Amino acid sequence: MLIGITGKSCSGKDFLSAIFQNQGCREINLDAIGHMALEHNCWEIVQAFPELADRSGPKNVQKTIDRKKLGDLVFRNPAALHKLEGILHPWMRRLVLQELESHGGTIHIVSGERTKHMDYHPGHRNFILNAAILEKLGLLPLCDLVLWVESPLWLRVWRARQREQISLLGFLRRNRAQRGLKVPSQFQATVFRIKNAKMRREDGLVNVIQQLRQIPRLRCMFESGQSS
Ligand SMILES: CC(C)(COP(=O)(O)OP(=O)(O)OC[C@H]1O[C@@H](n2cnc3c(N)ncnc32)[C@H](O)[C@@H]1O)[C@@H](O)C(=O)NCCC(=O)NCCS
Ligand SMILES: Nc1ncnc2c1ncn2[C@@H]1O[C@H](COP(=O)(O)OP(=O)(O)OP(=O)(O)O)[C@@H](O)[C@H]1O
Repeated sequence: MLIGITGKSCSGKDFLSAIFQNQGCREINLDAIGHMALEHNCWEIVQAFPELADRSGPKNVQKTIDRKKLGDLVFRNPAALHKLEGILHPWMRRLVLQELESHGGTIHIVSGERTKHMDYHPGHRNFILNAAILEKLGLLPLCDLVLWVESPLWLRVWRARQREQISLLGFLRRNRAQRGLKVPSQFQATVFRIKNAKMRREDGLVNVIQQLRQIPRLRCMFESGQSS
């Protein structure tokens, strides 16, 4: 089974994914793949965003991208984010599909669109696809089940500031860049909303696992009541 986990920044996707990994699932993390994509497409990105170029001159071609600087640039400018995504997303999507296929998944292509039906051989592990932009990347149809994680804005701000010392304005800019993210309306029967609104980790775990147990296809994974 392929389980998609999606939602806005600091809603708790990684938190939820860790619960599944603790049950033996394997994670494909799109944030991490995005960082790999930046390294692989470094030259093209420096060309597309001359603002990132090293002031010491064009001969010193950067081997890595300053992600904070790039994030600051694209989260305040939708056109710049669109340009970045145009470079990275095809590469990221390809990598995810290769990864799934290398683990026994068969992706059926129907009228030019990659669609549902990941066939795994018996005994194969369950997979987690952890991505804020699951829908935007066109990966939603591959998932057997999608979990939309949600938390109130104030709590997401608080978590972000605890996690990465981001400024309030910086987080609000990132949040604005994610305003198009919403509970996927496609494939409604397989999309479930998970509320992750507790402040304390222990309370959050109990509460989230309770909600996961209500989902028929996940019940057996969580019925014994273990937590991470
Ligand atoms: C903008 C970049 C340079 C910022 O890097 P940085 O290390 O500072 O932040 P990080 O990658 O941890 O992301 C921070 C938050 O922004 C969100 N985010 C990142 N890219 C996007 C995007 N294209 N659209 C919406 N949200 C995004 C992430 O999901 C996360 O919640 C980097 O995120 C990037 O290259 N993004 C484009 C690739 C992408 O779409 N990745 C998201 C995969 S879910
Ligand atoms: N229920 C919870 N209780 C306590 N802490 C939590 C809870 N959920 C998430 N957190 C913490 O909040 C922070 C953000 O959560 P997490 O990294 O899971 O969000 P995310 O949706 O993956 O964010 P991003 O998309 O920005 O990477 C983390 O430090 C995480 O440990």
